[in-house]
Amino acid sequence: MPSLSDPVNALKGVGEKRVSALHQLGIDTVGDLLFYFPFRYEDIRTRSLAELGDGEKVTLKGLVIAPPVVSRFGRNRTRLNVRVLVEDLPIVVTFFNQPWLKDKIVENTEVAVFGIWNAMKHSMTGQRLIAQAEGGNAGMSPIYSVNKHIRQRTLVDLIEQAYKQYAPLLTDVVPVPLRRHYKLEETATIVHDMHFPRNSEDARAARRSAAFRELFLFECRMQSLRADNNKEDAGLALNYDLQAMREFIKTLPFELTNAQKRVVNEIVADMKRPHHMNRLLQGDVGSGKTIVAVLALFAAVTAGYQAALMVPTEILAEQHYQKIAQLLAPMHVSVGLLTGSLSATDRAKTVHDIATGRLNVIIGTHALIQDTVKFAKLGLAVIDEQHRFGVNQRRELRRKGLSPDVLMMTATPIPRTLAITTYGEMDVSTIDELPAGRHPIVTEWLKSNQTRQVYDRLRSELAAGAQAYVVTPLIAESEAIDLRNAEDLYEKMTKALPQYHVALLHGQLKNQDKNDIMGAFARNEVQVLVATTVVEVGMDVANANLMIIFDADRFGLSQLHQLRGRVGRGSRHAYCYLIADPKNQVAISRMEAMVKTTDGFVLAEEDLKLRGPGDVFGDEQSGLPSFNVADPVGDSAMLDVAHGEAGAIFDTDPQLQAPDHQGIAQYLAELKRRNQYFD
Ligand SMILES: Nc1ncnc2c1ncn2[C@@H]1O[C@H](COP(=O)(O)OP(=O)(O)OP(=O)(O)O)[C@@H](O)[C@H]1O
Repeated sequence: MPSLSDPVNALKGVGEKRVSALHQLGIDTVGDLLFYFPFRYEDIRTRSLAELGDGEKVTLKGLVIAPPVVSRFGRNRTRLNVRVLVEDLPIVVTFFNQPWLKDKIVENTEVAVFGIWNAMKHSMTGQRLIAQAEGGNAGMSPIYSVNKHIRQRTLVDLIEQAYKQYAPLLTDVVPVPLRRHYKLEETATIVHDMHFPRNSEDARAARRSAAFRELFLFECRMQSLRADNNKEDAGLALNYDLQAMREFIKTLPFELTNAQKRVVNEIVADMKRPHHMNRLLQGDVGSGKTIVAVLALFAAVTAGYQAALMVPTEILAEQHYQKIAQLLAPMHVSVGLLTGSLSATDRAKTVHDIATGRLNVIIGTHALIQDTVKFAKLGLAVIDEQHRFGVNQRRELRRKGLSPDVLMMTATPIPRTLAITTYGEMDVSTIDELPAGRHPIVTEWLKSNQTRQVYDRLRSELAAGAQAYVVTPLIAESEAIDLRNAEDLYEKMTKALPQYHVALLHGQLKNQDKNDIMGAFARNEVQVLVATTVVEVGMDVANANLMIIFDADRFGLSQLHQLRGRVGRGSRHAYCYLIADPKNQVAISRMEAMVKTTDGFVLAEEDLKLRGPGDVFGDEQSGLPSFNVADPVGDSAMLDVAHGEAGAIFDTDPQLQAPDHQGIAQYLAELKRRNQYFD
């Protein structure tokens, strides 16, 4: 029995090569193919000669008045000429390097040709023949993204073939009441009109329904993942010791902010429940997430479990380790560090201590999720800067233990719309308050010929006993040039400030050297730290109050905000100077946004507007889902609706038993069958 999950080679003309070409486009089944939608359409309505301008792309229709002639030229190149009578005017159409078209063009029949019109010569450079079914005055030709192993035409043919045979099998997933309420098309109509629209209105309507369908299915998957997490028997109930927590809090060097207290309560209450915790902790730079994480780690330990903290870099692991070991020392918690650069003996010992349970808290990089590492009793995994970890790595860590509770931390504030799409399956705790006594960071944007006042400020702050970061960007294409930039700047600073210690920190240093330099800066043995972006994550030196960023227009907004967040972490007045001569409007807007606000959530929204969602986190590991049709930013209103409606369905019918919800149930089952449920 045919089914939409049939592999693509169920179609005629699909052999091994095409299977792999299609696979590269993400198409494995006939269903995938039918839902592989064009990203735009070309207007191929036939037009009359009178209205054509020179060089326009058009479709002309006419009678073939002489047999086509193919001639060769150059090496392996061909030219096909054919004379066509269009509105009583004989014109010559030339196709380059498509000799096979000869058989498709027959004298005394009608053809429709899409190409570029040459008004002077009354001729056309043909790009393709429009099949009569698709052509006539129907007008819209879909354009698909393809790769070099498969041509547009082939894809169109396959889609037509698939549509003819399989269209009756297309079923609906968006429940009827929703479809009615939001005036959405049925799946069969969506698929038809996306591929074969009669006009642009059809195409637009189909796109709207297709986008909703896609967002709705995504939200359903999030709801379902969430429901799985919430199953009573899926997780651990960590019965933490409240008294011990209170004692620990008394030892802290500061009073927790109200926001910190609130999120700690949310987190430990969640840990205590027997379901699987899957929670995101977000807060602006410097809002004090680390201590919240430490309290969660400690809570797990008081419940008799081990707890792990996984961070993206060795430097950060080291820093956290120092700090956390110190904080937990009075509570007699043993803390260990596991990174890739441990010596074999140290590593073996640490791995052993993790396996026997001698270590209560383990801090590390992704060395933590290697196969050789076995935890005695892992109850909680905290993952810092989680967008740098792929989804799979997160799951890997989860599998390490008895399905430990998971707390993710991110310092990149996520605008609400994106939080819904990316972390839809998680609960979110937000620290929305900075510790008391912080002054807003004064931010100024200066042109590169205005640096005098920056140096004046640098001198006066250093004289007052403060420290400074000086950052120059890393431009990935050329590490050598980057390094030279940083070295030049370092020399300049050293000369300009002979009475202070200046140090240079860059990515090519050995980890040990980086650590030493950071340590020296933290102890105020170094006053000026010239650095490439290595300082971006995690540096926490309260005495540093000046951040100078050269070529600031090279950085994205969230990076600039991260960098600026390195200062203003203590009670000194802090300053951030952005030195940049931006050339384009987007870069100018970024500088202006930085000057205008220090609120990371506001900046994140701004960033999204300026750059689009893929760029906010900078790389493909952003963890952001990619949609085929929908655009989480442009369609954010629709996303909100899809989120609400999917939530309502899972609230009222978590088992998806209602007849209207069978489409969703089948969709989820199919994802699980194909192992695509999680990622
Ligand atoms: N309640 C508080 N009162 C005073 N200082 C605090 C408080 N909580 C945290 N701090 C201090 O504020 C600084 C920033 O805290 P922390 O490093 O946890 O921030 P963060 O949220 O992780 O920031 P980032 O993401 O920028 O690294 C640290 O020096 C920390 O000791």
